[in-house]
Amino acid sequence: MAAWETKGMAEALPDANPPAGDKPQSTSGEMSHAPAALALTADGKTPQEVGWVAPTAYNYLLYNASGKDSASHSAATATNDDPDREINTEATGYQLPVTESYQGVAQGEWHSNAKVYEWNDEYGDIGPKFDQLEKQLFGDVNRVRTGINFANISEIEVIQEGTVRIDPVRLFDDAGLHPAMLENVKLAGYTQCTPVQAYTLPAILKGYDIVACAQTGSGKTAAYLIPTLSKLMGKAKKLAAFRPNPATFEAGVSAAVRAEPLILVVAPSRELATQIFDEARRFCYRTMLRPCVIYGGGPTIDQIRQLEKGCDVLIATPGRLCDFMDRTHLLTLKRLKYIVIDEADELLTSDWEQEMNKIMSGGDQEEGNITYLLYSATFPKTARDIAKNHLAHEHVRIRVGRAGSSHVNIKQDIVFVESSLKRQALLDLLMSKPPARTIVFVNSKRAADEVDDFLFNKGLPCTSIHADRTQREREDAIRAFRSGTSPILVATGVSARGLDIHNVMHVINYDLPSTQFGGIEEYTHRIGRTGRIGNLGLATSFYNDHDEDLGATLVKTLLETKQVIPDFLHQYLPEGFTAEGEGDAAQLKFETDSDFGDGTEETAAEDGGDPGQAASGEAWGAAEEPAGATSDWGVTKEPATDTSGWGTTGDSGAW
Ligand SMILES: Nc1ncnc2c1ncn2[C@@H]1O[C@H](COP(=O)(O)OP(=O)(O)OP(=O)(O)O)[C@@H](O)[C@H]1O
Repeated sequence: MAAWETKGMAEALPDANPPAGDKPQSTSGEMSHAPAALALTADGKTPQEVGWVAPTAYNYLLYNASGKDSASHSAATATNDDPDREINTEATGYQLPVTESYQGVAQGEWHSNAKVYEWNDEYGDIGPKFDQLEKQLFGDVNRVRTGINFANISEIEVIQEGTVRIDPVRLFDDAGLHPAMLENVKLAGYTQCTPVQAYTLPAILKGYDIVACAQTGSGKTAAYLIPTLSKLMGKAKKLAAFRPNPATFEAGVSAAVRAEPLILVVAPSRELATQIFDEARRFCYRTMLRPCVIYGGGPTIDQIRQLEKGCDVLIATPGRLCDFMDRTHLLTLKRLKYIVIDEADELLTSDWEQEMNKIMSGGDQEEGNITYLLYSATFPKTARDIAKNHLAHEHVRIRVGRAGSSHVNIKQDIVFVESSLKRQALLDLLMSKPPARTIVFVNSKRAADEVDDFLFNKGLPCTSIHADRTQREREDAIRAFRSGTSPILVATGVSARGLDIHNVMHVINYDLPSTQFGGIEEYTHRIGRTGRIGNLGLATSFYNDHDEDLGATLVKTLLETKQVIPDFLHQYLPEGFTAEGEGDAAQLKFETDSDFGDGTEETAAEDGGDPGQAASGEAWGAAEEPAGATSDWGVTKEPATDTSGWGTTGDSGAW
């Protein structure tokens, strides 16, 4: 068997769509004799014969040209009844092929122009339904649906830290949501809250600042969007700034307004910002709350056109936001009620210090009026230290599982592959398994281009994304991957954070993220692109001597979810653990544990939930006070001293 050959992968891809006929054979060893052109399996099958769709070439010249006059794509006059918007070719003189669409955004369109519900001042409390728009927002077959292990994500221990305790809510029906929001939650297909939602929903509705750390794919976006939007829905008419009536608005003719959002969501990547915007478009449906997204690389003029129609929920990447904050005639933060920092640990680092400083406290917002909500799947100490400066003294800290832990629904394989053999190993891996949506992570832009070219020339349907690509290319690549036209995406870490894409069955770390590329936190975020919201997934990582700095933490991460430890990593096995992954996971010591507790933490299993229920794998979430609990749930508790490193003394201001 070749060094890179893995075991048990086919079983880990239960939802993959295997080609008709026999399962493809492993091709290790034989591939070097294959013709230079197409990849072939051991029995001579091409990628298409084993079931991969044919690769689609991307016309860089054509699509990049389309970015030159992006204003022509403006949706300034779109209404709720429009059929799928056509690209306006008159102004530019070229015809864009509109092939793939995701939630109503076709290739060739900017995501910032995606259709939102256009409120008419004549509507009552809740606007009428619009079938076309509803179908686009909620009906897309490519949206992520809960998987067979949804119950698993509800079994994870929830720890409350800090000064405040919250009674969790189990069902959205019981959460006291605005009727329009409840309808939208139902249209989205959500009934049961995930743990992070169960705690932070009531906490936000009660008005607390929040720090929440929960595993990848556990519904953090909805955990902050649903309660913030719901809370504002009843008061929108009073709180929201004046805006022109969309029913009569004409771009360039009607008076434009300055955007005065009530909610600001900051996300570190453009891809994540547009994805959050999609979620906001869904949850704002049939209400007057108007979401907008601004991000670098996209056409500023289009984004301005959207803002000047009014904006209540602004989703933004930091750079573009700071840029717009300087243009006070376009945007003011003075009405802000909520600032949400998604992927907070990424944004609360020195890399973003200048921008985040300005956003958190340097705008014209009234600091005392703002609720801060910080969410992430990982939370190293440096980020926690910075976060504490912005939180009110009485805030809610929720941790679902260990901060930075990976999910049991993800099978993690580590295979030894020398650097010079990685391409071949990748090809063999892709050809030997049932075709499935796959993300291949590399550590450099150059590697992304090279691996993409290599796979494409071998007949595999791939696309790639990295920071040197134009925004047009980035949006098209994600759309092609989402729609399945290019089910293999080669990516650098830029796109790791937060991407939520239907049915990603396999994540391959072609390069492991060594410390300089984000280390184990980056690993957790990358593999978390699969196994989301109760679905199963597989993560395969190529390891060699260059990755030794990751060895020890990687082994602990694997042991935490009882993964098999390959022999070349046995040297890192802590005492008391076997190579089969057996051992007491509670004994594993991680850096992120070290200062998390402050002596006031309580776990749902111990105090708030029902341990028996959780252990038996049934649906979790104690909506009622558990029998026998002596708890002070819902009661504010002051710790005598704060030893956590989080701090509870919330001195406001810049870090
Ligand atoms: N209560 C729920 N029931 C069913 N599906 C849900 C629920 N909450 C969220 N989802 C879906 O789960 C998926 C993952 O959610 P989301 O992207 O918010 O995860 P996340 O925790 O932010 O992940 P990451 O840390 O990777 O950013 C989304 O497709 C979302 O629509």
